[in-house]
Amino acid sequence: MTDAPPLVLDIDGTLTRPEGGIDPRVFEPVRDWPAPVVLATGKAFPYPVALCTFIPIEERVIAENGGIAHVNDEVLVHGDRQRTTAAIEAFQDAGGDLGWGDVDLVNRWRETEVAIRLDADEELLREVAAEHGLEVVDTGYAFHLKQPDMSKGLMLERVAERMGYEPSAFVAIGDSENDVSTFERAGRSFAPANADERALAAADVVLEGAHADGTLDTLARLRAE
Ligand SMILES: O=C(O)COP(=O)(O)O
Ligand SMILES: [Mg+2]
Repeated sequence: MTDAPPLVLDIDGTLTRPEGGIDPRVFEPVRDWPAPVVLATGKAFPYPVALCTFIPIEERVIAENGGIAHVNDEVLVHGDRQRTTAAIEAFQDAGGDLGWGDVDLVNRWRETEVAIRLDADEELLREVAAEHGLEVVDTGYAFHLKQPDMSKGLMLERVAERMGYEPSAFVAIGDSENDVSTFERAGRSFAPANADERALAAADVVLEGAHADGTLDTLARLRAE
C-alpha cells in the first residue's frame, strides 16, 4: 500500500446526493482520510468552512471559485467583489434578477464574486459580463460572475504551497467546469458520471458512479492502492 494522497474535493455534485444535500456516507471516509483534505467549491467562504467544522476536519478550503481560501491559520484572497459590482448593477438595471429573493443568503457572505440562479437571463448575464471584462461560470448549481484570472486551480497552487505539497501531489474529484482548473494541476483527476462535458473531458478518469457514489468508490479504491 502506498501513502494516501492529499485530496482536493468539490462539494456540489461530488459530495452530494442527486436530489441535493451532502450524502451522509461521505462524512466518515473524508474525516478518516489519512492525508490532508481541501474542500474546493464555488460556494461562499463560510459554507465550506462550516462543512469542515461539522465533519469535522481541519478547515482547509478554497471557496468562491478560488477567490478566497483558508489554510494553516491564513486567509488567502485573490478576488475582489468590487470588480463585479458595476456589472451586477448593469444586469439589474437591464431587468436581470439574481434570483435568490430579498434576503440573499447565497451572496450575503460572499467576498470575491457573485452567484446568480440558473433560471436567470443567461444571455443578458453573459452580455454584461463581456462588457465588464468578467467571466460567467456555470457549475450546474448556479452561474458565477467572476474575474477571469480567478480559479480553484490557481488557488490550489497557493494552498498547496502553504501545506508543503506540489499541486500534482493531489487527487482531485469534481463535477463541473469550475473544477477543470483543479484537474489541470492535480496529479490525478476523477469526474463522477453526472459531471458536465468540460469536467468529463478534462478528467483523467470518468467514474461509473454518479454524485457521491462515484466519489465514495474512488476514495475506497485510493485507500486500497
Ligand atoms: O456553488 C456552486 O455553484 C457549485 O459549488 P461546487 O463548486 O461545490 O460544485
Ligand atoms: Mg461541483
